[in-house]
Amino acid sequence: MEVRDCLISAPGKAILHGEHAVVHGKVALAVSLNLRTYLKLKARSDGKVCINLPNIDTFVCWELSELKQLTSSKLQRLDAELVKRLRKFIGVTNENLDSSASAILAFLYIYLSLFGSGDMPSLTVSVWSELPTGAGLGSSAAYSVCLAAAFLCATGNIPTPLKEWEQTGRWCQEDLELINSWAFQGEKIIHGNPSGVDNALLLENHPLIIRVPLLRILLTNTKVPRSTKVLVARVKDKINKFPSVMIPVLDSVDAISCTCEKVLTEMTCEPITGDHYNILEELIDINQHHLNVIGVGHPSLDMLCQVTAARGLHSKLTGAGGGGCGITLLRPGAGTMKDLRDCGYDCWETSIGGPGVQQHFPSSVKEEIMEVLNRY
Ligand SMILES: Nc1ncnc2c1ncn2[C@@H]1O[C@H](COP(=O)(O)OP(=O)(O)OP(=O)(O)O)[C@@H](O)[C@H]1O
Ligand SMILES: C[C@@](O)(CCO)CC(=O)[O-]
Ligand SMILES: [Mg+2]
Repeated sequence: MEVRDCLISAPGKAILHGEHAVVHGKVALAVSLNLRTYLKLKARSDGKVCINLPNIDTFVCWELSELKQLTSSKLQRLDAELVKRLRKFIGVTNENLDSSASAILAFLYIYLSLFGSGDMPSLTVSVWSELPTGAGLGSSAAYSVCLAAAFLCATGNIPTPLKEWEQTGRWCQEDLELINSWAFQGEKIIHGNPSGVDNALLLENHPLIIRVPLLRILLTNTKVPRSTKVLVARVKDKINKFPSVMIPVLDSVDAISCTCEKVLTEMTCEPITGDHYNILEELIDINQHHLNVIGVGHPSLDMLCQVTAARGLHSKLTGAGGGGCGITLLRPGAGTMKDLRDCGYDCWETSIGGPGVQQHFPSSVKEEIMEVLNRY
């Protein structure tokens, strides 16, 4: 099968409130970030399928003939049999996969589910991300979204949205929903039991995505590694063990998300006051305590909260917790934080509400990113 070359990007996300609770049906508030994952798909003519993932030091090539033996019919729901065959094929036996195995499994799963029943294309996929991997900023969802969009676009299942006079193109709602449904399959491979909130960010008008005022947010990466899959499973065990204790905590997180959403909406339509910030800060503190109660805190995150509190600022973990990233609300005029860098953390101020998944002409992508992608 002939495929079209394409260049795709998708944003990372920060969860303001509602991580973990959203897996159990509660409200979450997520915003997209101006940090993105980029994927370049290139057709080949030598019967190979190759994947280059320099962020996680993973570079693999297969012969199409090997992959054909693993084929399955076109599916939308996660096919446990195919996952089992793929795990055997890449040689993994334990339940919790490392970064490389999860990324390869998600790639092969989407590739084979989409193409396995027909003519399989020979291609190279290279991915490079500005997001820290496995740190709470939705790197797995951005990766899965890019994979799904690239495969669907390269094979003509969705149109190329690029117009000659535009540098970037976006898909219509119906195409985005198709991308989202395939990206969700990738998230299931990487996360186990995802809520879908992270990949839904590509749908810019999704109900989970709220209109937010221009807020200054500091992102801090504690650099403590953790796995979303393991943390989500840990919370589930705790709920099963102490349902009457844990369910009220999740209900309270739900109420925090709803109250925060109300305040943010007010801030978009009336003058912003110190009182708005006071409420946002108190909600951050309460939620951070709840996240500790449900077992996803970490001493590195406690340190983040202490260091920022000493400057009168309020922080919480974002994403799955257990290390990874935290967010700090910066009031207008608040300086950014040398003290956090002294703890060995990476931090950067970010703007929120970036565009969802896009297709690009190469000239619209930062040179340093194209430089990495063009190495392969
Ligand atoms: N740029 C990338 N290249 C290859 N694989 C990636 C990339 N980014 C993410 N992944 C895959 O996603 C995994 C990280 O997913 P995980 O859900 O644990 O963290 P996250 O998505 O960054 O955080 P959260 O889910 O809390 O927002 C990596 O181990 C890897 O398998
Ligand atoms: C921890 C979690 O709520 C957010 C991860 O970014 C998991 C999910 O929603 O799938
Ligand atoms: Mg993830």
